[in-house]
Amino acid sequence: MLSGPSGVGKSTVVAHMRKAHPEVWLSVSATTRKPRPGEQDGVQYFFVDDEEFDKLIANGELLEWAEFAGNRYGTPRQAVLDRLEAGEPVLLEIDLQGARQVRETMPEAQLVFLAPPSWDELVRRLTGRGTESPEVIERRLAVAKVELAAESEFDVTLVNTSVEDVARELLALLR
Ligand SMILES: Nc1ncnc2c1ncn2[C@@H]1O[C@H](COP(=O)(O)OP(=O)(O)OP(=O)(O)O)[C@@H](O)[C@H]1O
Ligand SMILES: Nc1nc2c(ncn2[C@@H]2O[C@H](COP(=O)(O)O)[C@@H](O)[C@H]2O)c(=O)[nH]1
Repeated sequence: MLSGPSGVGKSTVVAHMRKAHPEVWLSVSATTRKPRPGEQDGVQYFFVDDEEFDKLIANGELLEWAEFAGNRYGTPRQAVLDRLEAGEPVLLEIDLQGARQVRETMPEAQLVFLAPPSWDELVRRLTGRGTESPEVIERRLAVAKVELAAESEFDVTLVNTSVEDVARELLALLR
């Protein structure tokens, strides 16, 4: 399970790793967030409205879910269980609240925290991505402070200085 503050580079590292190792399975979450330019339904996320998300919760279809900076995100349960049953490694990219829930329900899961080289670099990356308004960036940075303070709850910390290095380290942890 990979967590870390918004903008630290989780998706970038995972995409880099999966480009070289497409066999690594990544759970596709459901979210009420609107797609960013270039994001496709069923690829980065299953984009759903509030009503659909309510149904996923009510039907017990989510392994975990959380509200993050104004939107809801959740991990579809069945796809994860299918992979685990087949003995395949499972990679979740989720926030701190979700990681805490999975730790409770699946204590054997390995929790990896992706940390930025510095606070200023995190701000630079989140701002430089150019996908969020200044208000949303402020909101995400406020959450980032809470997430950074929880680093000790994780089994391993990787510092995202080099995408290549972290992708290699993450792959080694999955294997
Ligand atoms: N090691 C790195 N050095 C410099 N820039 C990086 C590095 N890793 C990622 N980035 C850049 O930082 C920005 C944020 O990366 P990314 O979207 O992968 O973050 P994230 O952790 O998945 O964020 P979120 O939780 O908001 O989805 C992107 O513009 C990406 O290109
Ligand atoms: N608890 C969960 N958190 C999730 C899930 N999918 C993604 N996320 C986390 O949400 C934030 C914001 O993501 P963004 O794509 O809007 O930038 C980030 O920390 C993700 O890791 C999930 O299924 N459950």
